[in-house]
Amino acid sequence: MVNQVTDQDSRRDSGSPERILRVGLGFWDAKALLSAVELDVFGALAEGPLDYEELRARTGVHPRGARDFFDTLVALGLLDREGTGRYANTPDTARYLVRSAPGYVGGMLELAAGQLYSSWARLTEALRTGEPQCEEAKQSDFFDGAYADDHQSKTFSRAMTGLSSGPIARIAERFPWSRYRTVADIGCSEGALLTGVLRRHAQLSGTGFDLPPMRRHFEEYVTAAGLTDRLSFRAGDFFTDPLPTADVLVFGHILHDWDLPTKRMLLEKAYAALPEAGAVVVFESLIDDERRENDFGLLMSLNMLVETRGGFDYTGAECRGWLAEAGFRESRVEHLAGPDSMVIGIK
Ligand SMILES: C[S@@+](CC[C@H](N)C(=O)[O-])C[C@H]1O[C@@H](n2cnc3c(N)ncnc32)[C@H](O)[C@@H]1O
Repeated sequence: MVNQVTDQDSRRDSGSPERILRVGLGFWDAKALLSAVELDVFGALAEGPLDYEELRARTGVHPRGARDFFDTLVALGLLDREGTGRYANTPDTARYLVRSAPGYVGGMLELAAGQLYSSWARLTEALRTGEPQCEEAKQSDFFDGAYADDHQSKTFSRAMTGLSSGPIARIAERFPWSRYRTVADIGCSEGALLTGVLRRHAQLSGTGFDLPPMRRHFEEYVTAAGLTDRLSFRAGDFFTDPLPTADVLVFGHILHDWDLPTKRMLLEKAYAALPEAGAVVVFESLIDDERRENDFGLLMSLNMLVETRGGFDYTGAECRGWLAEAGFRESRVEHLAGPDSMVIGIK
């Protein structure tokens, strides 16, 4: 705790304007990376290093900005440049930002480049009005808009897989799965959580519950993972349908999309769907109880402000309170990875 206080003091009072300017112009770094994802710079380098002209030709970047753009990525630690002047992926960008790589997390950055960046440009307006700034949420339910066509729903589901891959590995490892036989993931997207958990725990079978447009993406993903015999998809709407029954129900990045009455309604439905001693697992970038450390969780909540009509992120203590109100007899919070934590509730 002492170190955190010291860290915060030095962040506030460094004696130089450097940090203030770095945060204020942070969108420069972000946009350089998002454009690199849009132009598939990392994919162009997937087969090996390229010289400047080859990389420029592959990515279609105009000569006026090309050298500065590629060298900015070098300076940001997102590309390497060899002594010969050829550009190459770093080990991290080769692993996480090449679309064909199994560890690809760029789906979230594709979503950021195509949608979040422009919503965030109107954050001030959202703060003044409380209104979302993304077209989808303005017109109707966010997910109706986000799933208007197959390409958009695929981009969104890949984004979710990218965002959730770290916490999923920890949930598969740390939750006491050996006590249970069935699991249902509510708002499962393409099925990254279920495949991650079932790969490690052979006694489990699972159901992915999501809106109908997700069926195709789920079935493709689960087939590629070789788990079709233990995993199935149930199309449904958690506002109007009961939740599937299972020993464990998971809500990953679901509750933060919605307002408080909906959060409570979903936990009540989960309680009704679980057997006695069944468990609910809620995971998100939970805000720390003091609301001063998890900047990612707090920024995620602002992301919900610009992207949804009533969504907001919350602390572990708040979630435990809602679980108790829904009837869960015990609950606990466990940190997962980076900004993510899970809340476990037992019926
Ligand atoms: C933010 S994503 C989270 C995906 C995944 N659980 C994860 O953590 O990566 C929210 C998911 O909820 C699903 N969803 C939204 N509204 C829904 C509804 N009314 N009924 C069922 N699923 C819904 C979306 O399709 C999407 O897959």
